[in-house]
Parts: sequence; C-alpha cells; structure tokens
Amino acid sequence: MSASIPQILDGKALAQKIQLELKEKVATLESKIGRPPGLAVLMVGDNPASAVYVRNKERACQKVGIASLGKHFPGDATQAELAETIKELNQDDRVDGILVQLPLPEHLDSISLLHCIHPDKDADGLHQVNLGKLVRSESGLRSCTPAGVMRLLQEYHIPISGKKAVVIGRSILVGKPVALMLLEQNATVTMAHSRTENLGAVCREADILVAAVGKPEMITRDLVKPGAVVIDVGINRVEGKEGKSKLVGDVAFEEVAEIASYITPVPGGIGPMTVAMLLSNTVESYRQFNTPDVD
Ligand SMILES: Nc1nc(=O)c2c([nH]1)NC[C@@H]1CN(c3ccc(C(=O)N[C@@H](CCC(=O)O)C(=O)O)cc3)C=[N+]21
Ligand SMILES: [Mg+2]
Repeated sequence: MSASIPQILDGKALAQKIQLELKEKVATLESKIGRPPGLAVLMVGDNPASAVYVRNKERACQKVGIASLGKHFPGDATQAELAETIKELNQDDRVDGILVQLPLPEHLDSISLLHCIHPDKDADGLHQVNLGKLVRSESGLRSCTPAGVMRLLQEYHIPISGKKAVVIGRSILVGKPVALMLLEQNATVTMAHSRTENLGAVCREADILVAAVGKPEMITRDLVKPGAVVIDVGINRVEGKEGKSKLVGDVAFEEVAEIASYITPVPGGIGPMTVAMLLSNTVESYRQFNTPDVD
C-alpha cells in the first residue's frame, strides 16, 4: 500500500498550551487564596535520568507560577527519614502536591512511601485511594502519564468509543491505569505483556496501540495495523551516532510512521504531557481544597 503521511500528535505543543492555561488559572486563584500553589518533588540519590526529569518539572513549575518545594536526599537516606518528610509535607499548608521520584534506591520500599502521601496531595495519582477511584471511574487525582495520553487523544478528536485498544505493558505507573482510562471511554481494551502469546497478532488488531514497555524501538511496522493510532510512552536513552546518547521510544518511529494515521514522537510526545498533567493535578488540588466557594 502507498505510504501516507501520519499526523504527529504534538505533545510538546499541547503541554505548552496547557501550561499557559494553568498560568492564568493560578494567577486568578492566587489573588483569592493568598499564596501560590506548591509542589514538592522528593528525589533520592543521583540517578542522572531522574535529575533531568526533576529539573524539567521544576522549570515547568516556575513557568506556571507553582512554588517548587522539593527536597533532594542522599542515596543512603532511610525509609523513616523519607516517611517523616512526607508526613510533614502532608501537614504543610504551602504544599498542594507531593511526588516521590521513581525509581528509588533498592533499600527503600517505594509502595509504602507512596501510601504515606495524603491522597489529596497525591499529584502523581499513585496512592491506593486514587487508583481505587480510577477503577470505579470516580473523579480523583489521576496518574500523570496515562492522563497525558488521554488528554492528547482528546485534543486531536481521536475516536475511542468502540475501538480496539491494545496496551503493551502492565505497570502500575502506566499500563494498568491507561487501560482503565481507555475502558472508561468505552474502548475494547486488551492488555498485552511479556507472557502474551502471539503478541504480533494481538498488536495488529489494535486501532489504538499504546506502547509502555521500556524496550527501545520494539514496536516495528509489522506489529501495527495500517491506519492505527500509535502512542509511544517509552523513554529510552540509547547510544546514537558517535557515541552520543539519544532518546528513543518503544516504537520504531520512522517505519511505523509510514503506516500509522497518528503517532506520538519521542521526544516531544508523552514526556511533556506527563509534566503538564503533574502541574494540572497540583493546581487542581490547590483550587479544590482552598476555594470551597469557587465552582
Ligand atoms: N513518581 C514518578 N512520577 C513520574 O511521572 C515519573 C517518575 N516518578 N519517574 C520517572 C518517570 C519518567 N518521567 C518523565 C517525565 C518527563 C519527561 C520529559 O519531559 N521528556 C521530554 C524530554 C526529556 C529529555 O530530553 O530527556 C520528552 O519526551 O520530550 C520524560 C519522562 C516521569 N516519571
Ligand atoms: Mg481531588
């Protein structure tokens, strides 16, 4: 079949638009509430990738007018120390959102730390209360990457209801919540993973294919139905030309772009949307819990 030009789902542009909207919202609310919104990002150790993301988040906060109240702990910080800090932030009136940057060093139990976060300050949507609300389709704080995927699909008016969606990857950070959000919009959802038999055949059924596995360029053209919408959640740093590192997704972009109807790039796709949704969650908590008289 002849190659057609796919539409690029421009997450970077939409993230910028969302940040401008949030900036206006913050300016209006701040005059009523008397303080800016606050986001605390907790980072432990010196994982270079984490440091990049944390810097991106802080820069985005600054643009929108959110105070960054983050804390950087040494790699040998203890579970008790972190739990104590989270409890203090839960009580701190300047803080609307708390995020524990993952992955944490091996000696820490990330799940019990995520559960220490007050559900109303859970900007990452990873607390069991917020995940439970998602399962029930109740409103609540929702995980940033999956929320970013849904917002991008919505922006481009991509039909979801009745469509076959295949999500590859079953993590609690992306795969499971994005499958639930697609189901909520009445997609027929299949979750594929490392044990799935005939993965290629399963993927080729997809009208909407979401790749969230963390394997560089594993989704090749032969796994994609012509005309499918392809969402690439992978952020993989690989060795590029002349030993320089470069960022690639889970999708082999060039070849898949030849047959997809819509596709997200890496970088510039879901990554920036994740940051935008984090800020959006923080501003929503700020609004909701400080302005009982506003809408
Ligand atoms: N508790 C927690 N919540 C997270 O949401 C979380 C986390 N931990 N740990 C790590 C992953 C990864 N993540 C990204 C955020 C922004 C970009 C991003 O801005 N990406 C840009 C470029 C980044 C670059 O140049 O390196 C882009 O794709 O265009 C990517 C990845 C959030 N994560
Ligand atoms: Mg809420």
